[in-house]
Amino acid sequence: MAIQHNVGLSLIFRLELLNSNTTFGKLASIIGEAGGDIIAVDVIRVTRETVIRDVTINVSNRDHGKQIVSALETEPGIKVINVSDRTFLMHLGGKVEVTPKIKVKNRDDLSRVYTPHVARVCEALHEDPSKAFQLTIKRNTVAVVSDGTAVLGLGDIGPYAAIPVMEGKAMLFKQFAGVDAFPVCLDTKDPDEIVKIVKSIAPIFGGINLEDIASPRCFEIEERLKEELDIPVFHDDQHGTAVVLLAGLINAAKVVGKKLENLKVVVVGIGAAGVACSKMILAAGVKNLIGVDRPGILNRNEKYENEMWSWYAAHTNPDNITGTLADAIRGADVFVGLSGPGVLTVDHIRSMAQDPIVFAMANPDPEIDPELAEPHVRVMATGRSDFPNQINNVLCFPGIFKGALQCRARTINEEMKLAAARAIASVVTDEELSEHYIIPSVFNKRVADVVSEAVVEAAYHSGVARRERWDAGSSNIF
Ligand SMILES: NC(=O)C1=CN([C@@H]2O[C@H](COP(=O)(O)OP(=O)(O)OC[C@H]3O[C@@H](n4cnc5c(N)ncnc54)[C@H](O)[C@@H]3O)[C@@H](O)[C@H]2O)C=CC1
Ligand SMILES: CC(=O)C(=O)O
Ligand SMILES: [Mg+2]
Repeated sequence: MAIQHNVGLSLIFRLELLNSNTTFGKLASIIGEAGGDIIAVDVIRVTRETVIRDVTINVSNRDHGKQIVSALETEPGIKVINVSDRTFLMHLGGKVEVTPKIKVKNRDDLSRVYTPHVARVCEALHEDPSKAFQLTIKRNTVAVVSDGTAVLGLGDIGPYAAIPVMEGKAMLFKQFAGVDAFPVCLDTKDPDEIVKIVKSIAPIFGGINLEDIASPRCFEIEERLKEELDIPVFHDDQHGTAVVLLAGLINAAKVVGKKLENLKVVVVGIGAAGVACSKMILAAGVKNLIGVDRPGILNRNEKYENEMWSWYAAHTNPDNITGTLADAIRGADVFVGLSGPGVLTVDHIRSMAQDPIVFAMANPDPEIDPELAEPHVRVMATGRSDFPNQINNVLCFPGIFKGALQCRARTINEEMKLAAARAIASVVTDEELSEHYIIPSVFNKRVADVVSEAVVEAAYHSGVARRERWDAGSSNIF
């Protein structure tokens, strides 16, 4: 299996070049000799003496970028004005904005969208708050709520550092499913306070997507909010990840010709994502599931402070084995990583059963470098966009919320999650299915639609949809 991935960084070097000293050929050869790969050149300003160019160069990492700056600065006719990072440029001023749906063209429009006529709509909502689903953005808006305590695999980096990820999620909600989403990063880690704040802002939202909140607090926060709110509350790192993982597992098992109930699965990282993925794996029929975290294999001989680990040990590990990952993974069919980089080695993979399936899903760096793992595995997947088989919750959260909002579901239940997983798996047809293609691309436009349709059906079937099927969504004022 050939894995290709993008080079590390794409930097834009703004250079002032003295016409008398420096030709473009000379510039290109300095960059080439320093190992840089020029991918674009723009002319910014030309005078008789100088030309200012933006040269976009792929480099392997920041140090490599600095080496190129040094190489350029040793040349008398070249001045490095500035170096910018294309990724940072995409974040300048944030990535989302609020756009009105109606243009206010005259005083008549103004009097209707705002005062005085808006008052009648306010009164209608005062009389019947459930009309917020018809007459406000509640109908199609989700809050992406984080306290910044488990941002990707970067850990507790705080609410400001969480903003770029939450803005990214908001963008993806809109682009893939037409759902409006707003990032809400909270400057508190106190579960009571988080529950209180989310409850207080809930009137404006049709759903709450909890994101990157560390375990085990995330379990309590989600449970309490689910109980106390009548809109879907969905911890994406738990359930979005679990839905997509199950879709990938269904298809990977088909590729290797094994049945789910016969698989031995090892999950490393029994945190938010690991627990939910494990529950989904059990619900799908897997019997031999073993969890590993920092203390080693979770087993019934130990007492854990983390209550979830005690629950986990009681419901998995049928032979109650103990030890390390090396002990757990011997003879395993599937490795699922939701922990951090460097956890899995080639020796571990070599000890797995025939046709190993490795889902190294930690972000941004997987549990093993896929290029190292590749010669030893049958099916390899990561959470990243720059490798094949991307198992990432972005395949789930836009479509599952689109469906839940459409039928005005009061919750997102197990039936809806299983329907979403099967829908994602079904996008890859039997003819298309292969080691390199177990999961549809996040850019496959069908995914959000098939997921939302399956979710709507499951919501009606399980009795949590509140919108009558015949309700076209218009507003009856009498
Ligand atoms: N591909 C995807 O769609 C998703 C990937 N993830 C990734 O999964 C990882 C975990 O995320 P969360 O569950 O939200 O975090 P979390 O903080 O709730 O859980 C992480 C767990 O991994 C354990 N862990 C970390 N390093 C370990 C090691 N070396 N050995 C054994 N256990 C270790 C921790 O003790 C903790 O229990 C992150 O890297 C995150 O980016 C999370 C959600 C979705
Ligand atoms: C993808 C995602 O939600 C995470 O890595 O946390
Ligand atoms: Mg996340």
